[in-house]
Amino acid sequence: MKAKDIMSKLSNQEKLVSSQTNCINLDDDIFDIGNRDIALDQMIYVRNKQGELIGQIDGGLIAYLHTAAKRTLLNSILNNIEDAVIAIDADGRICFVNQAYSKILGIPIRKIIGKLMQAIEPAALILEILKNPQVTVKPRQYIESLQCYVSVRIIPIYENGHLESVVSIFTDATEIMLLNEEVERTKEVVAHLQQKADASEQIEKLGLIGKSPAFLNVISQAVVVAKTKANVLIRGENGVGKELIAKTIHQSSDRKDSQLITVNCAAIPESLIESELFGYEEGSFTGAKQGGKKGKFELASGGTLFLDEIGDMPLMMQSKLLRVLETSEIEKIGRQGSIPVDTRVIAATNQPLEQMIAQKQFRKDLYYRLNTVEINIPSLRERREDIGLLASHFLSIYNARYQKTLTLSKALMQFFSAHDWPGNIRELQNCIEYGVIMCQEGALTPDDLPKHLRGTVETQAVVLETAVLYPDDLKESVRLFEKKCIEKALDACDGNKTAAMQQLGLSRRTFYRKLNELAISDKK
Ligand SMILES: Nc1ncnc2c1ncn2[C@@H]1O[C@H](COP(=O)(O)OP(=O)(O)OP(=O)(O)O)[C@@H](O)[C@H]1O
Repeated sequence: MKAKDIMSKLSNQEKLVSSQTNCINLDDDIFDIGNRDIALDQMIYVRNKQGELIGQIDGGLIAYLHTAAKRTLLNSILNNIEDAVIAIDADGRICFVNQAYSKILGIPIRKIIGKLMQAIEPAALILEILKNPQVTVKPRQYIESLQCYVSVRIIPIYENGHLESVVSIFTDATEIMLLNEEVERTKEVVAHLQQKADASEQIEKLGLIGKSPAFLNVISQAVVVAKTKANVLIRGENGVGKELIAKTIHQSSDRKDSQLITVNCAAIPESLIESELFGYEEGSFTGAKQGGKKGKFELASGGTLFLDEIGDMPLMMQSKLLRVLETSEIEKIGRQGSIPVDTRVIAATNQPLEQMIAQKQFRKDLYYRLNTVEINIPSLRERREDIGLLASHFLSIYNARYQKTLTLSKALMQFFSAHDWPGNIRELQNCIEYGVIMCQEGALTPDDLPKHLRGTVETQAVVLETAVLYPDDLKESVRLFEKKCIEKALDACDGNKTAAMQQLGLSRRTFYRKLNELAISDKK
């Protein structure tokens, strides 16, 4: 397009004053430049006689003119766009709003103009930009007075180097926000389903038994943490399945094709634990193997090292372990310099580490290093729903091993449901193996259980019996129950009081006081 054509669109009062190389001075030589081609990307700055910028034109004939003559045009443009526009002056007073803004707010423009923004929306972002002027774009902003989410663009406007006003342009983002929220919710559902699917896959793959929410929650945690590099501390009573959960984490991680190495910290003598974990070089001490030895950390590099019974790790080794966790390097005995390792550490314990820290038996810094994520496995008492499933699972394993076709009697299942299981799943497993070995055919009953458990079968029966005798008198039920327990212990120990008090776990003083209070006759 020719410059003159562009200029013919401008009003006569508007002068073009050349102040930059690509600017045109209308006064100077309109004919000379009139036939000049203006490239599409060429910008012409329009200035008035005082040299103030009054607009700009590009080769595509888009004119932004800020003169009084164009103000009406600008107003009508701004009032016909869907976006809400508001401008405040340097004091925060609203000096312009368009129709869209007034429509959203439900207040006529004349009632908004002149009001202080501080009074309408004290937390408005536009006020912050007034204090700290910079072009700001926020795709998601909640506007209290408009009660909607908007995507907002705020522009500070300067005149002669002074901040004159701040303009804010909002686009309603409520719909986008709702859509985003929906997408987020869907993502969460998908992640949850994926987690459940991963958990079920691992349950099946590793032959894990359990359907209780508490157990499924543990598996989900294991599957989630497996995808990260975090160190994990598994806690739970003896025999709850800590090692099995460590296996689950390893198997669900991208390290599954490398080794999972288990070290039982309680089983290694203190003098050997360093060489076990870090290895040694040939000839580093008397008795050292030819060619040296790789430590468990090195062997598990790329894979996972499971440190079971971490509470039993000697203090001196705890600081060495901490260093390895911090630097990912090991120092082999008898070797100069360290070796980098990429070993994920999972630790487990049934000990009260917090108490051990207070007693200076366990290092606090190591504790924090190890339990980036902590997984607590509930005891079998806390997930009784799983007892039946586990019992049937172990029965089929031992039936197959000992070539039997035994079943579980109702009486045995009743006992299992009421038993406390201090040894948890391992105790249940041993109990079923013992029963399968002892029972020849038919159904396993409480009589097929190991002797120490048969005692508790009787105790359970006594509890039931006394509760039936004195259903409304707890004190009397407890008295009678204590009496029966002591008499049974005396019977079992042929009247030997020392043996009976030991079996009951009572001190001599308490034992004799109880004999007296409960009027237990001294048969021997
Ligand atoms: N959910 C389960 N399904 C099937 N078997 C299980 C389950 N949990 C544990 N077991 C079995 O119970 C026994 C004890 O489990 P595990 O050795 O993992 O427990 P632990 O907590 O590490 O024991 P400890 O405290 O003695 O180190 C193992 O034989 C294991 O296979």
